[in-house]
Amino acid sequence: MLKEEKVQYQNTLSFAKQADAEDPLAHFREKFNLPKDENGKNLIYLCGNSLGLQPKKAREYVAEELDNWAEIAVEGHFKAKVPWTEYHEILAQPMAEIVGAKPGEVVIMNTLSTNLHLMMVSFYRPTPKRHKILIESDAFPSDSYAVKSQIHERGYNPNESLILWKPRPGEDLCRFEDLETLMEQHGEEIALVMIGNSNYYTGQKYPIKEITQLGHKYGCKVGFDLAHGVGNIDADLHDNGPDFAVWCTYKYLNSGPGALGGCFVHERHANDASLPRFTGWWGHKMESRFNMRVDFDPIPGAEGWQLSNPPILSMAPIRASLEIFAEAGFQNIRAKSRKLTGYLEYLINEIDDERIWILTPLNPDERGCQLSIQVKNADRSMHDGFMQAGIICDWREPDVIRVAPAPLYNSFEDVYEMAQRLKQLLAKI
Ligand SMILES: Cc1ncc(COP(=O)(O)O)c(C=O)c1O
Ligand SMILES: Nc1ccccc1C(=O)C[C@H](N)C(=O)O
Repeated sequence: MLKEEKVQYQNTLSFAKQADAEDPLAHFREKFNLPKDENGKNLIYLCGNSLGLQPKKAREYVAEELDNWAEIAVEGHFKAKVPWTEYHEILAQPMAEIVGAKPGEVVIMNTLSTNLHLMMVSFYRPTPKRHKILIESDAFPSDSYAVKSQIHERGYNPNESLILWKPRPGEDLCRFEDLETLMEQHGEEIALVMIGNSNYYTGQKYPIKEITQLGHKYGCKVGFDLAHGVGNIDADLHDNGPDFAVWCTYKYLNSGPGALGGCFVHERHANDASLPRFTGWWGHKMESRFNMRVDFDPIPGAEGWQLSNPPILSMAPIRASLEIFAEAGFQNIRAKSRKLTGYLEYLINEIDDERIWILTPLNPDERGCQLSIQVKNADRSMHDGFMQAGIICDWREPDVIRVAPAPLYNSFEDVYEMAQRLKQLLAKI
């Protein structure tokens, strides 16, 4: 039943259980700690779009570094099993696989908003003729604050220099043809196109390749915030060619609250010494980093944007998470995700209630795993109802439930149960 791309779904528990029995990735659920209620019963966790679950190995890897610190202290930088000076390097390869990049194009460092600022220092170079930034209208607030502050800091006015790509009146999703029109009108004035992908609210995935080509056609730099994309959509960053991308690792990458972020700088910028950047000693070439009294000589590629020596205790859970991704294979994860979210979509449509509709695109190529369900006349109490029923999903004002079945630890049965609870809660409002 699961081997076909066109799955014939059924609205029964037995179908869901059978789909789980045939799911080649089902056993990966065992590698995570599932949250439990006060009676020790597993909760149904559909909130990986906010915070992914803890890989069981995370504790072991964090403990390994605590032991190193206790036992060999400063020697850990060079003599730990994974020397601390090289720790970020063992993360780069598997991370690059997930975002479709070359290892030299990816680095794990800082946090998302910080990395976005660092990238804008390098790739937002406003001039009087070309000083605008284009973002999607309902960008995540942090992205919007970051771009506005950058515009302001460079001496321009966000009211004049920020262009919003909006859905048409009465529509929820942004259309690519409207982006083309905006670029025709303003392309020569735009310094940077910066898009959050997929959108945190609607779950809409935007076409990275097409947006990049469009931006580059008009001479703009193009960057993506993959907070909701990394580990969830095929980003193919190298081939698709954006100038940079940034992301966090605490959502689909299951690396813990506030975990370090990731950053992609396309290979074409790897050795561009003319590119301005904020610098710190960890971006300096390893061979001479400890010579101390030398001028800054950046490591080619994304690593050259590092500032500080990284927090090893925060990197350890990322190591645990990326091992799981490498073992499962990202394409297998995507294949399951399409089926799992497709099943959720099918079950929601089966409810057949005019008060709910799915904001997220119905085409699986235009979304990741999240479905955003708009509920007419509902308020936060609906979300509370889910929590009381043992289902963890999230609510975004004014009226949207976001549900994200994560293919590494969610089952078809989880999705089936979620739809049953939704039906019951709708009966009460
Ligand atoms: C799209 C997007 N951008 C930015 C952020 C903020 O990230 P951070 O707090 O890690 O800087 C988030 C999530 O919190 C997000 O979803
Ligand atoms: N990191 C967090 C800390 C506290 C509360 C929420 C978050 C989120 O990540 C929210 C998420 N970015 C969202 O798309 O809503």
